[in-house]
Amino acid sequence: MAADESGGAVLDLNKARSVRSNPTDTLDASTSTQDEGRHEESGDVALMVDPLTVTGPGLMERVRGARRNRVLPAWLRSKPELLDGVGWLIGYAGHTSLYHALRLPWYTLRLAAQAPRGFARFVGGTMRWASDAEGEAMRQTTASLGNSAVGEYLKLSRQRDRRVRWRGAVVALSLLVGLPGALALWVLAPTWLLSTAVAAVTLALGAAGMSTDKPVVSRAVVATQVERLTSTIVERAMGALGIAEVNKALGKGGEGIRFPAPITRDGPGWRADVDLPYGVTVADILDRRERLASGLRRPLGCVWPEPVPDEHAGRMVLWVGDKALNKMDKPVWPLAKSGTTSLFKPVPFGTDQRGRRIDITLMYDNMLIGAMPGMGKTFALARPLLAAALDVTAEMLVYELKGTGDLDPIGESVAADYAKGAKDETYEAALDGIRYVYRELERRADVIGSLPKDKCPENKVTPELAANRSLGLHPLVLAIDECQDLFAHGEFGKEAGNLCTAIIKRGRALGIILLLATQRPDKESLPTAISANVGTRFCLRVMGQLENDMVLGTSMYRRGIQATSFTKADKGIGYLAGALDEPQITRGYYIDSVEAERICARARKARIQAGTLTGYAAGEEPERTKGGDTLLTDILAVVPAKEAKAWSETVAERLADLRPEVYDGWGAEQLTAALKPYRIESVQIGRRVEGKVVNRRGIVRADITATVAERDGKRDAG
Ligand SMILES: Nc1ncnc2c1ncn2[C@@H]1O[C@H](COP(=O)(O)OP(=O)(O)OP(=O)(O)O)[C@@H](O)[C@H]1O
Repeated sequence: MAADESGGAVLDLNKARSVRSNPTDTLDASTSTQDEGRHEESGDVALMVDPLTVTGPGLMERVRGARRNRVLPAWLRSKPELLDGVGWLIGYAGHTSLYHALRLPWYTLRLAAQAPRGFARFVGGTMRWASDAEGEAMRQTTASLGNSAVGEYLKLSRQRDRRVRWRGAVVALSLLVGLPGALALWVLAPTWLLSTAVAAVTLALGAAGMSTDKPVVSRAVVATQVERLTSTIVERAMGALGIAEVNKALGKGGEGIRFPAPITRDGPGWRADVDLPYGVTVADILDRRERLASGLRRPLGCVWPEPVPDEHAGRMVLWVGDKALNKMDKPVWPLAKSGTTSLFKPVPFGTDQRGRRIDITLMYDNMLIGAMPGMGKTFALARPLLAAALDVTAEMLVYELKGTGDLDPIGESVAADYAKGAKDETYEAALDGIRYVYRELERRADVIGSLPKDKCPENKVTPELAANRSLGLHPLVLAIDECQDLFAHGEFGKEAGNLCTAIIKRGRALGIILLLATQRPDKESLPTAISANVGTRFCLRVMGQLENDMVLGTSMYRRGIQATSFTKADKGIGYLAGALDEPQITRGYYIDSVEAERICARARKARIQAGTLTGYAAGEEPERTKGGDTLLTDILAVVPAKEAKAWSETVAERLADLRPEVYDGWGAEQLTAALKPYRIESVQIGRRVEGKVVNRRGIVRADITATVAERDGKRDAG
């Protein structure tokens, strides 16, 4: 059947019957008539895309899932913020009081000088009041209107007479009481009362005689005018970004920009929660931070748009500080004057834009710091190192490959091993340190493995195990500043990279903490396996997306975490990832070398008392070959005693099989270079291959055994 010509639908009985027997079809049929265009054709069957009934979380679910606002405001929950606020209030009150106290004589003199004018004003004012002078103008106007306003004039006149009568009486009474009272005071009152009364009257008259354009009391503080952040200002700034979707939303008929929460004060600045128009992400805004700052008419360092964790990509928190972050007072490191640390607990690293403290926990973690030269890498590395110095149990190996001596206070006073300088000697020392830590890794794993389960239920170092000195599971901190110079080194780079990769992968549970700082975080200078396995990352200003993501982690740039947006003046300011749930803009505490020396002297004293000052800082000559035996003993392990000589390439292949994390990618040249420090030379070894003699460089096993024997003080190591 078909629809009739008038357009009325004729019921298809067969279809209707089948619909009755199949409720799903009913739904489809009803929707297709109700909501045309809101379904998708899938062959012949119309598919519903919008449900008929509203589904989703019920009332209880929504209520239970609702986010609760904090009972106490953030500034009341944060002790430093509260102390800061109270301190400011006391300072403000003190300054204002002192300012006015100093000027009090001058204020008094000026008021006294103005007293005659005040007296004249008082007398004039009283006379005008008693004679109802303020109504005079009205009465004049009514009188000028002539007969038409006679009634009105008479009414006003009567009112004036009434007023003058009782006001006159008040004045007369005041004079009658006041003058004899004043006379009595003059004659009878004690001097103090008289002088107080005269002073009070003079000052009151002086105040009455003051001209409004010349106030007697000057201002103790001049508030810097910071424009209040309002939705209009935010919209104005957003409209200036040149983003088509934003302009569409702000234009006529657009949905506008939404603010899911009121704009409030948040620390020393304003906070606006913004729902960006559909399709616009916080990363789009971050790309144009400079334009946003211009639109807000604020310096760039004041404007900090941020994505919101656990929210959609268009939810932005715009924090606009009263002062640029790099111009704010430098906060003092909380441990600068006193205190000790435990590396198992959080240690202070910096503050956020609002001045709230941000801590990092070093144990079970590693740290990577990356930045362009001169932005504050070494300072950033020094903070966790100083915190480690204040934990007397921590053994510290510090290598500063730049050579400026920025880490001297730490290295000289507390480090078990320390070397500095952009030279092969330092790189070699750093590699030795890495080898030592690698061997520690193996030893610690054995110790942990051999402990009874009840002592070590999670198979990792605990504060109790670390405190037991006989186990040797104390925190071990290995720090390398400008680590790119070591990892990219032709001779030592590969081994350093492989060992550090192993350390970073396995060291966390074993109490080993690796701290790396680099100004070239590309994959040639920092093995990707290392950067991929770091937990805490601090990225100061970098030039591009690649460096940003190498330091902070994959796709951070795309998510709007962009350390490229920092300027040259933002020294010590960076994104800290891994300390809180989400990356956070952090301004590191500033600790200069004088302060660092003071802290280290304190740490050294504590270590001497605890008996934990060892190695370099204790004046012991570092044993630079301490890690070398790994290579030699490994060679002995892969070249059996019956094989007197072996080609270097064969040995390298076998070493890579034995310990891929160390020797992967090694060839004959690498092996020869690695054996050089032991003065083991490669020799020409001829072998018959497919009937032909092939000559290649290789090693003589006896050379290795002799070196090992000499080192261990034995006659024969093989
Ligand atoms: N947290 C901070 N607050 C304020 N200023 C800082 C901070 N950290 C570093 N600076 C400033 O930045 C300057 C450079 O710091 P630092 O030497 O750590 O940089 P760097 O990145 O290690 O440099 P390079 O790449 O040359 O080694 C310091 O002299 C200091 O004045």
